[in-house]
Amino acid sequence: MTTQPPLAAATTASLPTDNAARLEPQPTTSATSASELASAKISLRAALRQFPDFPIPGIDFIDILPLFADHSLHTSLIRALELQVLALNNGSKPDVIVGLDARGFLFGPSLALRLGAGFAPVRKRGKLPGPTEEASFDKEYGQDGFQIQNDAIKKGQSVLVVDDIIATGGSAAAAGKLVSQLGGNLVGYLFILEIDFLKGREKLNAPVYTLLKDTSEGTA
Ligand SMILES: O=P(O)(O)OC[C@H]1O[C@H](OP(=O)(O)OP(=O)(O)O)[C@H](O)[C@@H]1O
Ligand SMILES: Nc1ncnc2[nH]cnc12
Ligand SMILES: [Mg+2]
Repeated sequence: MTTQPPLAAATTASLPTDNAARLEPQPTTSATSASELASAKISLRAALRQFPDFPIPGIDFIDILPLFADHSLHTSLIRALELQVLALNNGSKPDVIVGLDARGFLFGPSLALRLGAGFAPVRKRGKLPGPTEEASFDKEYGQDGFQIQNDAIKKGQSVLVVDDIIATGGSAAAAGKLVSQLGGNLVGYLFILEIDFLKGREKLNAPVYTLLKDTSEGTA
């Protein structure tokens, strides 16, 4: 993991003074959104933890769970993801967010609610009832299999795949394949963190967006 950049002063927007205004979504200019996003990224990065040799020797495991333990960080995370999506495709929103079992379930539904999108889970093999599509894949520390229910996505719906981390890209590529098998229009992938040296994005055939990058070289 790279050295953390120094903390920047958080941006403060002036607060609305009446209750009605407080309940409405507050309009933001792209400049204030960019500044809010940059500020959130600094706090989010600072909260990540690293555990060497987990779950197997040689893997530097990056733990994203502190982002959910603290209410303020959790709020910043969901807002940063929302801002990242709104910055794509001139603000057009996907019809469906597809989240990957298990850590993609921690924030995929919250993001879908914010965006007014549906949420569909891609689950590890053997967890979903009814007709499903299946794909096997290799990931940084093993092999696995994903499934999606056949009616989770309607033909032509725009789909954004979200997950916590992209390492080798095996998990995300398998999920993208399932979306395409159902006739979904895969508009991109969104991750909290990309482990750069593993070059996972090269396996993906739609635009890749990440809030944070781990640019350390790794030991493998
Ligand atoms: O890019 P890759 O090499 O495929 O690795 C990334 C995937 O590995 C982890 O999931 P994992 O299945 O290990 O655990 P989880 O069930 O806790 O999400 C992580 O949450 C990503 O989904
Ligand atoms: N190094 C890593 N840390 C956390 N989750 C991962 N998933 C795949 N590689 C990972
Ligand atoms: Mg996962």
